[in-house]
Amino acid sequence: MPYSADLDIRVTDSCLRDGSHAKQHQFTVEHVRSIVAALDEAGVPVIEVTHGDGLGGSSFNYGFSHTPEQELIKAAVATARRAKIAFLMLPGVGVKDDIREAADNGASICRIATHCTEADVSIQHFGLARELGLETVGFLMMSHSQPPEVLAEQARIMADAGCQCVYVVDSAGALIMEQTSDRIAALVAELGDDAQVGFHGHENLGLGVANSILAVRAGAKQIDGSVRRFGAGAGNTPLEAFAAVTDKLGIRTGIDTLKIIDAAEDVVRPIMDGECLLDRLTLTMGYAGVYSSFLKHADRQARKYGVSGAEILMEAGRRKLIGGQEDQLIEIAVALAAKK
Ligand SMILES: C[C@H](O)CC(=O)C(=O)O
Ligand SMILES: [Mn+2]
Repeated sequence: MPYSADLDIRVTDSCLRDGSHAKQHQFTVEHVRSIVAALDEAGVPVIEVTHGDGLGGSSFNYGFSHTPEQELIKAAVATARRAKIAFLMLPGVGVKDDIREAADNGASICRIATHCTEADVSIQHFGLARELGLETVGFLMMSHSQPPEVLAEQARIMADAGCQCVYVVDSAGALIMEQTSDRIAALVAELGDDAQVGFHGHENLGLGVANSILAVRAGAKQIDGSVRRFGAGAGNTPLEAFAAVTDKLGIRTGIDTLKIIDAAEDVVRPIMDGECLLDRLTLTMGYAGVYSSFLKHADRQARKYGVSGAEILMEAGRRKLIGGQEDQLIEIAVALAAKK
């Protein structure tokens, strides 16, 4: 099992990867060292570190990193005493050599993300990761957009390729309660003992913690969160709140609730450019089912063309845009400006 037998679930903190979107990819080695040290001390078992859009994400399309992500991974590995360091990669944004380099730099968990109907593009990457002796996790992004049975079929493709835990990823923060547990239950039924099931939430409808608890009750064994919600859109499931709630419910995560509360306030908050807020734009993302990583891009185009960011996002939801289609936000903004 990829987690200790005396724990009920294994938690991964994503603030040094999903939070990269909110930080516009400006993490430094110092930021990584201080956050990893604090999370490690609080007992967080897995910490994910990468550009927000995964290995190779530093680019004109997604935004350039302040510090090369492989340097950040090295710093995280050197700092962590107990926690494992994970990285994310999206096939086509990163390539197999990026996985090899992250493994050489000491990361031990490889997370491969695809749109939730495109799992087949991950097959060779899971194969390579397993050959390299990495633990594997698969991300089915934008999982709100497909019914449970479709997600289960896609999860089967990942598991057969060597993925050890397939995540339902609520990229848009659009899943509501049973919509989460029904999806998790379908994957658990499909995968049985072949792979675990995980859940990655976003706060765009304010349901990160509730959805994560329902995911656990439906059989999820791995849950993502980010300290201080530091993530794309309105942020991720707040890890310190999740730790407090799981403590009270008797779900064992191994995280020290008071230490993670202190880490959120004293270490992570000062590194954030601002709080990840549930405001007009982020709530619109959850309501319209829009990829959380689009927030900064949509906001930038709204300001540039003098149009409403919320209208851009509503149209992005109507068009069912997925990650990689950031350029269409520009097209939408131009069209809205022309209408004015
Ligand atoms: C690349 C994305 O940011 C992955 C993710 O965290 C999500 O879809 O949510
Ligand atoms: Mn995310």
